[in-house]
Amino acid sequence: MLRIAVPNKGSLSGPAADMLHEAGYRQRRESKELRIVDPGNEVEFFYLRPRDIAIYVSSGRLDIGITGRDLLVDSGADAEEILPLGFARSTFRFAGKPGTANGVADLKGRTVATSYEGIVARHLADSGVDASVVHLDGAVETAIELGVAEVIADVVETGTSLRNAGLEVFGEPIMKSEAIVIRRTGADAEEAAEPKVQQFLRRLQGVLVARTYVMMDYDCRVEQLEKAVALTPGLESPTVSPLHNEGWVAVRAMVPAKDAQRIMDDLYAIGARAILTTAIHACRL
Ligand SMILES: Nc1ncnc2c1ncn2[C@@H]1O[C@H](COP(=O)(O)OP(=O)(O)OP(=O)(O)O)[C@@H](O)[C@H]1O
Ligand SMILES: O=P(O)(O)OC[C@H]1O[C@H](OP(=O)(O)OP(=O)(O)O)[C@H](O)[C@@H]1O
Ligand SMILES: [Mg+2]
Repeated sequence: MLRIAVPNKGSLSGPAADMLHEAGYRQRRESKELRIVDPGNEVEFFYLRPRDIAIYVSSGRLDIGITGRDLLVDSGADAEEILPLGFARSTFRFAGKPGTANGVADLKGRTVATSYEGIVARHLADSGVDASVVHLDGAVETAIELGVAEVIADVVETGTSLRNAGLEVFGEPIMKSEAIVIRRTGADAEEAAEPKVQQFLRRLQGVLVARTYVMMDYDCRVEQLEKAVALTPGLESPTVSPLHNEGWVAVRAMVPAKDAQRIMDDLYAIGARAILTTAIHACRL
């Protein structure tokens, strides 16, 4: 049975459960459930604090886990990223009252509050800056107003939390994060779990593709085929089938969902007709 760690709370937990459900896995019904077995897929899910997931996975007791890239780096655990999942996207940044600092070099001798002590301490050390780090569990934006620190380092998505606290980011982003699948560093590809791990990854990749691509079908004249195919190259190569009407072909290709309307306009302009797009519910590439 494949043993997988899934976030039980916070920004990662809802989207992770949605993705696993879309990939055909059974998910818990109650937020209090801490583990469930999906016997049909021979998988057991452990619902753990996002911060702890890299530690469990690096211990080898769990085969893989879903966590945030920033949480993995912060933990310093012996685990590696094997698949980015495209949700819980954020940047990790320094912030302070306007005019506090322009970059990491200005932080010498100052105090930085953060929930991500590992990332911040390493970044300061790599930058050769000697500053103090105060660990707080969350809501770090308030630390400046309350005089616990002059600077914070925190997750920023929309920037609303910073604005509400009268703070501004400064310096280069320290890192970019998103949800990721992790496994133990150097996990042996010969391990018994390997085929199941690969199957799990293919399922999640299938969900990512189904979310970002649509299927496009259209008819076009043979003389326009090369131009049309240039607009819809597909992932490998489009399917082209003859039509009963001589001189016409039907084309089928996957296209990025965000470009679908523009591609339909461009196909129409070169004479393609009966242009349809349909959602992809699941796929294996
Ligand atoms: N507002 C946000 N938008 C996008 N991603 C976020 C946001 N807040 C946190 N994250 C990301 O979610 C992951 C999990 O962070 P964390 O466990 O702190 O979740 P949380 O939503 O802050 O919940 P809590 O602090 O209540 O546990 C991290 O990788 C972080 O980058
Ligand atoms: O840029 P924004 O869109 O405002 O998002 C960023 C905020 O979201 C997270 O906080 P969360 O709500 O998880 O609270 P926490 O600080 O207690 O973790 C993060 O720590 C920031 O405070
Ligand atoms: Mg948080």
